[in-house]
Amino acid sequence: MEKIIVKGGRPLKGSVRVEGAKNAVLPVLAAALLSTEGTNIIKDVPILTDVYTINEVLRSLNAKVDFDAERNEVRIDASAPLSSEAQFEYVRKMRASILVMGPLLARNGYARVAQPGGCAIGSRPIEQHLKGFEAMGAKIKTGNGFVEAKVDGRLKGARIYLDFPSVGATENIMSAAALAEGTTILENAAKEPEIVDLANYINEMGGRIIGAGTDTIRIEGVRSLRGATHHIIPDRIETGTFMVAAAITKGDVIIENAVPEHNAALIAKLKEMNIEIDDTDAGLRIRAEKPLRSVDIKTMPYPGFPTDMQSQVMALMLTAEGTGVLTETVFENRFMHVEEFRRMNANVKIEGRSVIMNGPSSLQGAEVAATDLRAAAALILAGLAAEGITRVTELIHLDRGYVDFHGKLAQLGADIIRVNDDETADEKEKELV
Ligand SMILES: CC(=O)N[C@H]1[C@@H](OP(=O)(O)OP(=O)(O)OC[C@H]2O[C@@H](n3ccc(=O)[nH]c3=O)[C@H](O)[C@@H]2O)O[C@H](CO)[C@@H](O)[C@@H]1O
Ligand SMILES: C=C(OP(=O)(O)O)C(=O)O
Repeated sequence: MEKIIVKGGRPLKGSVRVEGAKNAVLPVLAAALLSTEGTNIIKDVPILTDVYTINEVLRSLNAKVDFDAERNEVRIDASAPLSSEAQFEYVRKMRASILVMGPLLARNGYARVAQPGGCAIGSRPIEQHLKGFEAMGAKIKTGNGFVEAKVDGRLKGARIYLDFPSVGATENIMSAAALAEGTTILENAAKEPEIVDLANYINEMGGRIIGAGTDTIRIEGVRSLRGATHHIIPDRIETGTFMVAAAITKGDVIIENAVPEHNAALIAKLKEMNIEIDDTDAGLRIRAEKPLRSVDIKTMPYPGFPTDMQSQVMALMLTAEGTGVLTETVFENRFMHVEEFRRMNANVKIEGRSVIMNGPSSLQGAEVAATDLRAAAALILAGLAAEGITRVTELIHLDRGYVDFHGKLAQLGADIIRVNDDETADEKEKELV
């Protein structure tokens, strides 16, 4: 079985470079479907399984897609007529496949996408996406495991108020509205940096979007969009994960390519925990020399504390002095990793939507299984601080969102290997002991 084996106790030192953001590149690649002429050249693309999946979705819809992994570049020509159906095999693998719905509906007047189910972190419905399409004149039908949207002629600009600032709904509606007739005003929109990146890309294609990054986005529909060249923003969640890696090992790490403003909430909390963070010419420097103090954290939509950092920060809080409370408000069930932390001797209990930690726990190495993408990273981080050996399985989750995670940690001095069968695992593990 494939696993990452880590021996705790080494302070991380040195520099690490973060990749382009997974959560920016997926909506951008989906939005490439909006262009009816020319080639889109997307740069700084991370080599992740999710990127391969979205590329497969685009190909299945009849777009031409070339992924030059050496150059971190994807070229998409979506000028041929597109098909309108995204199959369950893709949506099941990756929920972000739903992001092709807005572009397909705007371009073809029809889209049929397999209904995304829930996942380990929550039920994840899409009624806010559909409400937006409906307001723009589409008729929605669900059945046989699919959701269909159909409009006679072009979508019409509308005023849409989201009940919750959903990231995916904001992206899907913004993409659809880019080709609608007239102006769309999207209120209570999500404000994440990835929304701004998508709006910038659509504008580079000839779109007219203003206000992305605020809670009101104004989209003036245009008749057509053409291929553009776009650079993906750095991954703020990968950045945050390495910040925690530095802190949990009492290390001294510089993160190159980080955008500190995108991580303001995390930086504020880590400073409260007694961690030193400096924005230097070489990158964001993280040092943890003093004992860590517990804090209380609540996840919120951006610019609040990101839910995608909740499990990694939980690993860190386990090593801090005192009582800390972590409250999850974005997803209703993003605590699957708590059971795995318990196997590592964590003193942690769940109360409703909060997790209470009395620290520091003396973490011990154990066999643990990743339950979702960020939980995978969090268990590896806990392993870096634990006494003895931790073995983390179910790496399929990790590979969705981190490029060479163990390799980058090893480069910073961690005692860590990745093995893919039990025989070599035993041999290689001896090197760590
Ligand atoms: C590919 C991608 O970018 N994924 C990110 C995106 O997911 P995603 O776009 O799925 O997240 P949303 O912001 O839409 O969802 C947040 C919450 O709203 C609920 N909701 C959402 C839409 C809807 O129509 N109805 C509804 O109830 C969801 O169930 C969830 O509880 O933002 C999340 C919140 O920052 C991140 O954790 C994910 O990493
Ligand atoms: C939850 C995440 O991704 P997705 O929305 O693709 O499941 C994530 O990136 O942490």
